[in-house]
Amino acid sequence: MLQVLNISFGYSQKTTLHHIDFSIKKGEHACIIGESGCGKSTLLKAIYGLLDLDEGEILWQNEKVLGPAFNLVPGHQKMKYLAQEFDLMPFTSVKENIEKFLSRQHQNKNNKRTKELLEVIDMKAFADKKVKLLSGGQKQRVALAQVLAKEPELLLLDEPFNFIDNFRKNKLRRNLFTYLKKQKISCIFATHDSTDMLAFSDKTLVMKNGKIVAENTPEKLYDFPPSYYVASLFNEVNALEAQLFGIEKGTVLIYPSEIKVAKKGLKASVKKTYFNGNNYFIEAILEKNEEKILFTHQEFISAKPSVYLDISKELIKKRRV
Ligand SMILES: Nc1ncnc2c1ncn2[C@@H]1O[C@H](COP(=O)(O)OP(=O)(O)OP(=O)(O)O)[C@@H](O)[C@H]1O
Repeated sequence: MLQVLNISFGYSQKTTLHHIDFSIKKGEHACIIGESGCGKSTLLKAIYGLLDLDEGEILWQNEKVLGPAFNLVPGHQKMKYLAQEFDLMPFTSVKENIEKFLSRQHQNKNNKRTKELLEVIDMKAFADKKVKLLSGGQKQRVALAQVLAKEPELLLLDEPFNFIDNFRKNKLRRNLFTYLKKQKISCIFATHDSTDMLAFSDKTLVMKNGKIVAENTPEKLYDFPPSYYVASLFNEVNALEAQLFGIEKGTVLIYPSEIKVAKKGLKASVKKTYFNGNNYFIEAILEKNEEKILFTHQEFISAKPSVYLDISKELIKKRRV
């Protein structure tokens, strides 16, 4: 349904997107993740038709998406794009801000749709409140309802939860992605936050310096990260010398939660222990190569000469890069 075919784009001389190639099926949710400045927003803008590409093409239902040089009205009709900055009508109510974006239809149907969207963004209680009186996170939720109002076939969201606190974010993400699946709306969203990607994307595109460096389901990327960069997007990760495990070359990527304190294993001295809620996060130094190692443990460990750390053989085998 959406095909991004080997596209490249630069704002000036410098190329920002390099030979990007992927596709999205109807109802599929894809996440674009990567460090700041890697080109996530630029890719979303290109898909929406806001940029004239230097190379390649984008097809929506097998028809070419035209850039501004060939299209007077910016943005593809069947898509909706929510940028990082959003523009609401401050002096009207939340309800009116949403209704303005509904297609002209029967008043009863409009009322039902507005109610449904207020539920998705969890703002029923704020329906009559003026937008200028809302917090940044509440405004972001109204902006989300606006892009949903027009029933797009493809939704493009740029950091859609960045103003929303963690408490509300969890519920909002569940509501939003359940609604999108129910309506079979495809979605591509850009984020820095791995928790957005883990639970809510069918596939993840990892970007670095304008290129897609990995593409897979979040589970596969977490379990078999192809590089330190990919693993580090999920969590802090140890890049351990393969030689520590008797392997001649390479690095082994191990998440702190995968290391167990045991009776034997890699000898390390604990430097610092941080309380982490349901466990402790511990920094230690490996005796063998004097490198830092991070692990989690159920109990507090005081700084002391040595603990033994065990990492399973299967993990070592599958995490070698
Ligand atoms: N309008 C523009 N003109 C010139 N350069 C731009 C423009 N917009 C973005 N860039 C540059 O293109 C590169 C990619 O920017 P982009 O906003 O796509 O990255 P991003 O991954 O979305 O970053 P962030 O996560 O910080 O939003 C950056 O080097 C940025 O400075």
